[in-house]
Amino acid sequence: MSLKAISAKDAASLDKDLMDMGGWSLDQLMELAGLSVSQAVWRVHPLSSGKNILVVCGPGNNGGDGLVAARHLAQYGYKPSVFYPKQGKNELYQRLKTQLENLSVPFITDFSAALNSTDFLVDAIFGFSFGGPLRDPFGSIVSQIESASVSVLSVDAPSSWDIQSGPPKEGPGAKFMPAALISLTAPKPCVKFYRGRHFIGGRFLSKDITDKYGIDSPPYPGIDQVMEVGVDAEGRL
Ligand SMILES: NC(=O)C1=CN([C@@H]2O[C@H](COP(=O)(O)OP(=O)(O)OC[C@H]3O[C@@H](n4cnc5c(N)ncnc54)[C@H](O)[C@@H]3O)[C@@H](O)[C@H]2O)[C@@H](O)CC1
Ligand SMILES: [K+]
Repeated sequence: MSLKAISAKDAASLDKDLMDMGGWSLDQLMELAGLSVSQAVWRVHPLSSGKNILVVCGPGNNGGDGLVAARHLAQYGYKPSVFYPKQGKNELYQRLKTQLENLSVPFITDFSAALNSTDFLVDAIFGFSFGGPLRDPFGSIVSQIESASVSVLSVDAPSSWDIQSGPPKEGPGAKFMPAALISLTAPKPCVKFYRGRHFIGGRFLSKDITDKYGIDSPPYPGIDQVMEVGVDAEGRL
């Protein structure tokens, strides 16, 4: 089976359908998305590889996925910390933050120090609503991540990549190639530029949605919330 990529526009409209007609709440979608992110981390960077995980969260729902993933990682026995420079203001992000504070997950402020002392990094900065060029402070953050030696898993898209056309030609992100990527619900077009371990997550689709958007429900194994998939040059799985 080859799964086609879904455009940013369709990804946003799919989210809307899930919540408007599918009976889903954003909380539920974000919880399942974040859970799948945490399982992909477990696959790529098991506890034995080092407990310190730095989760870098952006201001939107991609960042929300990171907050959820950080909570599951703490429950698994990792030592996550969160860098959340532009904190989402709405009530959901506030509750996710409270849940992390109650698990004593630190919200760090010195990004460079954290970057140098972590064992692994989750890039939950931007997903399908990214539109370049990078506004402060994210240019410097992405530059530091792409030149750091630490292994990175990116959520939904490597942050700074254009969702359609992939990495920027120059500047922050031009050399960014995370070790792993998890696509939520379906790969985005930029996946054709991606080279690394690729996972699909977001095990909550129904036939009406997969038919409408021409995507297939990935054959997730057993009770797993993620599935590792290859991707060919056309971005087909
Ligand atoms: N597809 C799905 O079913 C689900 C998607 N979720 C996540 O939601 C993400 C999309 O969330 P959003 O639509 O909130 O968008 P993003 O989280 O991708 O980014 C939006 C935020 O980034 C800022 N931004 C955009 N371009 C920027 C630039 N060039 N410089 C600086 N800031 C910039 C925007 O102001 C906005 O605050 C997906 O990628 C995925 O990770 C999940 O939370 C829920 C389930
Ligand atoms: K990302």
